[in-house]
This record gives sequence, structure tokens and C-alpha cells, in this order.
Amino acid sequence: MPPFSGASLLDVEDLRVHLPLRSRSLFRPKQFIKAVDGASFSILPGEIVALVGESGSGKTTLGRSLLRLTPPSSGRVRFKGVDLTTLTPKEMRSFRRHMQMVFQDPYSSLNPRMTVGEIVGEPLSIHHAHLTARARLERVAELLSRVGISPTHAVRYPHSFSGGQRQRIAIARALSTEPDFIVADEPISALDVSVQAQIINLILELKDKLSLTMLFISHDLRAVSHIADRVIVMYLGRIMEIAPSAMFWDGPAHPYTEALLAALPVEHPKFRRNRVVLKGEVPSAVSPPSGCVFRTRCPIASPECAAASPALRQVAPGHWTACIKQKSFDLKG
Ligand SMILES: Nc1ncnc2c1ncn2[C@@H]1O[C@H](COP(=O)(O)OP(=O)(O)OP(=O)(O)O)[C@@H](O)[C@H]1O
Repeated sequence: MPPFSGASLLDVEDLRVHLPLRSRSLFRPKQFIKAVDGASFSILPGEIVALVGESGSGKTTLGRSLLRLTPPSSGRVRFKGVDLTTLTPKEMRSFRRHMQMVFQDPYSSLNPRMTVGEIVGEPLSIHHAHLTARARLERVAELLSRVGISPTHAVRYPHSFSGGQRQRIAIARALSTEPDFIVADEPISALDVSVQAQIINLILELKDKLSLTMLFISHDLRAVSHIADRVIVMYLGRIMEIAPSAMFWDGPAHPYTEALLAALPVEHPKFRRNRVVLKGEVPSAVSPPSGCVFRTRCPIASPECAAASPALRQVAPGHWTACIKQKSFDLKG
């Protein structure tokens, strides 16, 4: 398990989110989707950590559970030393000003009946109720300018903005309470490719100016290559690898990461890999395989991989893998 340090902003320890599956029969035992199944990691102040993995690997559920928007089933989430899993719902609502979320779809995440000024100012009226109306308006204007939207547009409604502008507004809203941590869930995937780079640049600019700390959930590894300081790789609710960005690209330690990278188009040398084709389908998250959950699709699996779920082990400073094979495994050729 990666060590937890006093220096980290967020420490996640053995987090599980098991979601009940709607049963068709009253007599069948209740079944659970193991959307997150024992995740442990830390995030340092000022870093952008990307969370990657195929669809259904549990990224969104993990991101939401950090803010308790989806309640964890067990485990710990410590934020600046406070164990969020022990807070009452009221305490958690108040604590949320420190942690905000930016959602994938800027078309549905902004209330169409509110002006942009109201949307950005709403968290201020909840969490900073002491502000005068004038101070709130000034703060909204400042936030809009910071994300590249003219403050004169505060009176407009979301429908008069493009997707990229709406995502800027969503980011301004998230920043309004001066959070220490933002979970951005696929913030660029609903946008045109031409606009995606602008939002990435905005995030990088905000990171510089505000020392923003972010969990950037994405299945777009190209975006990740531009933005992330570190990368966490998830598969079927488990963390397969945690690596500093350079090691993620140049020396991945887990065969699943190698397969994700191999699936990328090859026009850029950074993305050039020998082909590793994964076998079979992603197994069910209701009854995942015993031992290593990736073993049924892993090109280098052996019988001992079925014995026990591998713990994360360190293969280089800050570089962790949940694979029992030595890092020198050969997937090439
Ligand atoms: N509210 C829910 N009720 C039941 N199952 C759910 C719920 N939300 C997610 N799941 C299941 O949990 C698992 C993880 O889903 P999640 O959306 O977290 O994955 P993801 O990696 O974010 O996928 P994507 O990239 O497609 O958004 C999936 O098997 C999904 O079907």
C-alpha cells in the first residue's frame, strides 16, 4: 500500500464502494457491483493526478465517493487530516466548499433557468453567506474573468454559450468557494476536439496561479499526457498502477497499463508501442475474478495470479504496481 504522509492533501485508504444491484426477485440474495474495491492512494497539494481506465472501471464512482456524493461502503478518505467518512451529512455539506466537482457534460450540469452570474454565485450564497450582494457580484465578475468569460455576460443564460464556454463557467462555479481540491470528471470529453486543448490550457493556467490540486478523470490518454503530474490506473474497481507521468509513459509496470498504451494510435513517438491485444471481455464487477482481477485478460497471467489479490508494491520511487510479476516482463514482439 502506498505510504501516507503528513504532506498529502488527500489520503484514501482501502476505499470500497459496493453499489446494490436491483434484484428482480425478492428471494434472491442481494447482489452488489464492486465499483471501487479497495483503493488506496494519496494526492499532494498542487498536483494534478489523472485517473484512467476503460469504461466501467470505477473512475467516476471513485471520484464521487471522495466528496461523498456517492457514499463509500468502507475505508477512509482523509482530507487535510479530517476523516470525511466520519462526518455527519450536515458537516459534510459544509465541508464541501473545500472540495468541488466539475462534471463531464456542461450542457446538463448548468441550470438553464439561472443566469451565469447566479450559477457562479450560488455556492457563495451557501458557503459564504456573510458576503454582501455587492461583494458577491464582484467575486463573480473576478471568477468569470479568471476563466476567460467577460463579466458583462453574467446576465446571460447558459444556452447562449458554446460547450467550451459552459465548461469555463462550470469551472468558475467550482472555484467560487476557493476549494483546495477539485475532482474533474471527464471535463473535456463532451467538447469539440478544437476546444479541448483550450480547457486543458485553462486548467494548467489555474494550477499555476492558484496551486490547484485536482483529480482529473479521463479515458483520453492524450489529454492526460498534457496535464497530469501522476497517473492512477484503474481496472474493475481496483488500482493497477500509480506512477509519476514520465514513468507511466516510458516504463509502465503493469501489463494492463501496457495494454492501454498499446491501444493508442501511433502517429506520435510517445504513443508508439508494440501491440498488446487484450483477450476477452471485461468481467462482471458483481463477481470479479479471484486473485488479480485482470488475470483473465492478462497476456502474462500464470496460475499463481488466481491465488490472491496482489497488493500495490513499489518498483521505483513513487511508482507502484499491483502485479506479482517482475517489472522485467516482456510484452514486446
Ligand atoms: N448508480 C449506480 N448503480 C449501480 N451500478 C452503478 C452505478 N453507477 C455506476 N455503476 C456501475 O459501477 C461500475 C463502475 O462505473 P463508473 O461509472 O464508476 O466507471 P467509469 O470508469 O467512470 O466508466 P465511464 O468511463 O464509462 O464513465 C460499472 O460497472 C457501472 O455499471
